[in-house]
Amino acid sequence: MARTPLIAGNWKMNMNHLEAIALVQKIAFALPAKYFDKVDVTVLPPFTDIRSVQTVVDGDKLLLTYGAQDISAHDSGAYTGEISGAFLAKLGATFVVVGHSERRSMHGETDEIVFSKANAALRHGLTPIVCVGEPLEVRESGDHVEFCTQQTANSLNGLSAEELAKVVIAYEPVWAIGTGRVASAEDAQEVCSAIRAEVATLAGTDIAEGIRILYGGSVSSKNVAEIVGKADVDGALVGGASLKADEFATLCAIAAGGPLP
Ligand SMILES: O=C[C@H](O)COP(=O)(O)O
Repeated sequence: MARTPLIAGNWKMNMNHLEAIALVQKIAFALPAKYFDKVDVTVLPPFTDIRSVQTVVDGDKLLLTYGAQDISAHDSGAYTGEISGAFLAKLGATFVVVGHSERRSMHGETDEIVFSKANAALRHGLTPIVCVGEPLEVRESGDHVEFCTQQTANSLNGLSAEELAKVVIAYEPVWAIGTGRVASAEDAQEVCSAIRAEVATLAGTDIAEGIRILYGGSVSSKNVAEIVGKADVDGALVGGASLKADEFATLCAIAAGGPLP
């Protein structure tokens, strides 16, 4: 089954709302409409930027979408500092990252919490990008495939097949995030194909063949072609390289199969 590649730019805690407007405009200028037939492009700014990004995207009728980096498991109430999926939906968000390794490690997010957040996203019509990935010591012990498939199962088991069909999964080996140490395309393919097999176990082959599985970890315009060229890698969750408009646009164009902008 042909799956349209998805390139998602996770800005992390970078860019204020004025810088966000400028970055989105530059990306849109550098990536003409023709590429959007072959690649889906989304940006994931900090919460405080989303309203500004929405205004630019709607006002200029841009073809890229936008989303958020986290979501509350709850819909409303006494949850100081949290952001409801209802608010994100109202802002026109399409995607929301759930269970990024930085939230798992720095904010104690367990698979159970990740599952609740994925559910919250789906409840509000948002597409969760559910992140899994092994730390360095697991990779070195050779247990990375089992670790990631288990994390996938624990984070998604309980969703119906119909819900699972709407999820995007991102494989992000922790040791490759922000380190410049990119996993090889073969490493990415090994784990992404095992994750797809796990989804088949949870929801059947048809759903597994349809869902998008991204790779994330030091992706740039230099390595994206090889990575998304692998059979089970359907795009990338990009951190650092998504903060530079020309680099991000080039990366998206390569994922679209070219030509370079
Ligand atoms: O969400 C994105 C990833 O954590 C990858 O970040 P990076 O491209 O800076 O390594």
